[in-house]
Amino acid sequence: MSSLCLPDSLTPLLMHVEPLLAAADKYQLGEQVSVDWSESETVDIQFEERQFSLVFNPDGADITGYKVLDQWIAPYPSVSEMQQLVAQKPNLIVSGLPTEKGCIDIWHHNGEARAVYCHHAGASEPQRAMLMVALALDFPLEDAVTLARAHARGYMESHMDGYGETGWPMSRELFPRALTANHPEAEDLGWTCKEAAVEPFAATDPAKLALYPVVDSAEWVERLLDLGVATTQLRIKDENDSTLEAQIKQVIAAGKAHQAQVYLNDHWQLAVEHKAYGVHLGQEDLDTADLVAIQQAGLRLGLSTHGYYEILRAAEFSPSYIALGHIFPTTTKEMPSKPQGVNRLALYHKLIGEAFPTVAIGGIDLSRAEKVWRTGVNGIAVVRAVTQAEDPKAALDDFNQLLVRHEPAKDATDAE
Ligand SMILES: Cc1ncc(COP(=O)(O)OP(=O)(O)O)c(N)n1
Ligand SMILES: Cc1nc(C(=O)O)sc1CCOP(=O)(O)O
Ligand SMILES: [Mg+2]
Repeated sequence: MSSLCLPDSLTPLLMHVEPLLAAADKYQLGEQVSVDWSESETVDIQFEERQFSLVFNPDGADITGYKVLDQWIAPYPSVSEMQQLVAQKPNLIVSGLPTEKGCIDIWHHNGEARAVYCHHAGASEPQRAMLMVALALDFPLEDAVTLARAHARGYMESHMDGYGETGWPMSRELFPRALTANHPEAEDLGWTCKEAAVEPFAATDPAKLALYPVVDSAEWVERLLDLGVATTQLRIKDENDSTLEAQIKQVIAAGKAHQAQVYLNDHWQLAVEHKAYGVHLGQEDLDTADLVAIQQAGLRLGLSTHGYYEILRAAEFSPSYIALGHIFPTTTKEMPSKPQGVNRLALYHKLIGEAFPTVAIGGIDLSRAEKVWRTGVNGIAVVRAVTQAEDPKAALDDFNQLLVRHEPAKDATDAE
């Protein structure tokens, strides 16, 4: 349970806040949020163990909490000026800054500025309402900003032609694009990117994804391939493992012999050198890995994501699949983010649609697999459910029985 306390001046936003909370409730996107009134001029968001505030366009005085600038008077500041400012100010959110062809939202992330960009800003009150609601539902800031823009656009569309989304934004067209080097307007906008632009990655076979065990030795990879697994990943986290390169060569050869999709986690240089089938990288790796070298070598690329913004950012690199995690609590890895749950997973899968194959990961065992599979994801990645199974072969058989796509029942009139 959390509470969202609004100052009197924001009372008109209630007509936007309440339908959004109802939609979040309907799709079970988070804990319940109660709406209250704030004594101060700030929006106060309170969870059991912490609280923070939000203030729109404060004049001068330093406040604790997020400071949102969303009212702009020409001449507008430049994008590069705002990028630098936000990089220095962790609590500053630049919202809907007008640009020549559209608008940009900028926020702070680990010492730098991140942004989403789109051509039509949408309506400002729904945008503010979604920002507050998403934060009160405990979405991370980058997802709250992204959702706010999508909702502002959906609201505007629905009011222009009577269609569109007044509820929770779902369709890809409403969402802004993450601003990366792959965006054709990044340079003209004056946005500085650390990464290089990259062409789309080679395709992976989604039909071979269904069960995707992630294991920590070449011995495990070979054992799984012998048991008929079609996609697997070697994930060795010990940088000092003296057998690393030998194991990598072993799994690449085994994968080729079995015509299987064997991904390597992290070690993209060795993957390129030894011509692996594919590489799996996390979000932080995107800042350092040479994606162009991986793409030009013809390797497939899987990317980890943990929410709306990371999905939009991953999509910009046109990877071979997008992993969505972590769905349930896991003990395999310490996670900085919260478990997403199946309902958010379903929305993420819908957002990605047919654009890229999707893989769900994190805390998935046989008892949870069916619910996850029903969201429509193309693959389910598991560590413990296979490596800690008493009988791994039986575990694979059980998963394989479950992870089958049934064709929709044919109407009798289709028969002839
Ligand atoms: C299929 C799949 N999804 C996600 C991950 C996690 O990758 P990453 O974020 O790089 O974290 P580490 O695995 O390196 O700890 C994965 N490995 N596979
Ligand atoms: C390696 C990994 N990456 C995750 C992510 O969310 O990015 S979750 C995860 C561990 C998954 O292990 P298990 O199936 O044992 O819960
Ligand atoms: Mg990794």
